[in-house]
Amino acid sequence: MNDITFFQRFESDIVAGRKTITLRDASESHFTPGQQLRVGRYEDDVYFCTIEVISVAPVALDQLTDEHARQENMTLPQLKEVIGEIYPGLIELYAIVFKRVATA
Ligand SMILES: CC(=O)Nc1ccn([C@@H]2O[C@H](CO)[C@@H](O)[C@H]2O)c(=O)n1
Repeated sequence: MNDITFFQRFESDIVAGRKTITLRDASESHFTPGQQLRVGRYEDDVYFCTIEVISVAPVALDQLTDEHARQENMTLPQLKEVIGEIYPGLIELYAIVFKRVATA
């Protein structure tokens, strides 16, 4: 059983440590620092690594910076486009910063 899922297209960036943040809606804002999460792929729920939560903080869409984008391994325009596709119309996001602690 996994605790959080990511779209499969992000798996390689997460495993390589190039993606160290995720922006989620309120339904996934309950994670706490120090918690270790089993990570699966959204499409098939196959486990691919374990991450440790470093921090969880609210951030509005218009407060996103180049630093958030860098932590996503994207540019800021790319990141805003991705968020608009996943969460159409959502303004209030939660930034979950994490580090990978184990690989499948
Ligand atoms: C079911 C569900 O919501 N799954 C999600 C949601 C978000 N994300 C990623 O977080 C960042 C900002 O949203 C981007 O890198 C997104 O691709 C993801 O991989 N999978």
